Amino acid sequence: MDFNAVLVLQLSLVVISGVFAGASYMAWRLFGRPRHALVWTVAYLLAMFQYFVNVVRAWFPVDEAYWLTANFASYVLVIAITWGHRERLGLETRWSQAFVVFMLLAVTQTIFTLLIPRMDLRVALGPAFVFVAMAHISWLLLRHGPQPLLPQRVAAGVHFLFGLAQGVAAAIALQFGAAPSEQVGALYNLVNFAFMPSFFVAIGVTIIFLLATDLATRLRLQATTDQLTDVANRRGFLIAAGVLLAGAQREGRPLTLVLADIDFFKRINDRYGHTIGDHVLAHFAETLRGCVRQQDTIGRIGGEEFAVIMGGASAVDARQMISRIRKAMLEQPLLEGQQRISITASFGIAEWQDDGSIEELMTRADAALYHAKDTGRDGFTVAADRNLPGMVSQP
Ligand SMILES: Nc1nc2c(ncn2[C@@H]2O[C@H](COP(=O)(O)OP(=O)(O)OP(=O)(O)O)[C@@H](O)[C@H]2O)c(=O)[nH]1
Repeated sequence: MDFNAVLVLQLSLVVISGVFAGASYMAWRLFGRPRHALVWTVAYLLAMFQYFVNVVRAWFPVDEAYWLTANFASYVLVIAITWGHRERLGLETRWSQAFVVFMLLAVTQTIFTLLIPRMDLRVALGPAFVFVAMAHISWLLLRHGPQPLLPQRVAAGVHFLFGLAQGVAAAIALQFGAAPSEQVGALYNLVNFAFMPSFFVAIGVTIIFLLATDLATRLRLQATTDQLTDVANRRGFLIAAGVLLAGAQREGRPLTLVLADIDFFKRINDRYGHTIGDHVLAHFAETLRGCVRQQDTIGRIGGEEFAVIMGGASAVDARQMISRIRKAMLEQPLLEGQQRISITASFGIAEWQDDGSIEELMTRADAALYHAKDTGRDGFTVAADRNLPGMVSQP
């Protein structure tokens, strides 16, 4: 590769870095300002700077000045990329840690460039650090996060391959000695120029893809969550219930639906106002959350109507859960200033039966709930077997 080809490559990397800086910045502006998007914007601006320094190498009065500037910029860039990943995964990173890593690299690089000039070590240090940083990022992407989503796994693979290519480049650089032979130099250039630009682009794409996937996940969660109580909304609840029903059908396990409706909620609104009414709903959801098992799903399926779907649980388990809820409602009423706002609720239980749909389960639980309301509230009713006459059986 002659000088001009290298120059053109470096120039195109300046432009590519600019594109990724712009894309990360737009993701920051448009996707709810996640901090890691801003960190990645800074990282790609640094990448622009680093590749620009490569383009104007001839402008430096001494080559050592170019070498140190380009390397220092690349260390900060790699630290920023790593920082962005850690931030995205909710892992704490301290400025002091990043600073110590940078200083160690900068001092080592300065020693092997100026004080004890060693061609092999000064060239190998940068790629070796990239290898370690990329392996760290891949490991983080596979180990952390809400769930190892496909884009996260792909990003882990791309970062690892980039790191691997850099690790090979570092190993080749270590064979340089005082000055690389023509063969070793050519091999180094091949690894560096064949893999580095393509993987650099691939990493940028996966980063933008991670930002977009995070947004999609957040929007999906928002679309299925009730803002007031933070439990699933009707839509989210029906999706979760459908998944549990499919599991129950597959494995022949029981499945039970409980509907819960706060008694005389209109009076709460009329007496204390709509805002306190909202607090009561949120408090009731919190009470439910404290009484269900981890695998159960709670949903707010109407104004003051909630539902709990319990996979692997029978009507007997549901009754026990309802006793826990009623006990908690009694013992932990909502406190609004000096006021204790006590509420009661009525419950309808329906156990899933072979071939029944979610709609049918809802209808049976609803009938049981209305029976509980009709017979005095503050209690529960179990829906009758669907093959028996009558809608409900007494508790
Ligand atoms: N504060 C508040 N009130 C709501 C919300 N959604 C529905 N409501 C109110 O909930 C009340 C429900 O009243 P009703 O359906 O008559 O039921 P109820 O008063 O609980 O009586 P029973 O269910 O028969 O015990 C209505 O006054 C609605 O305005 C909400 O998001 N916030």
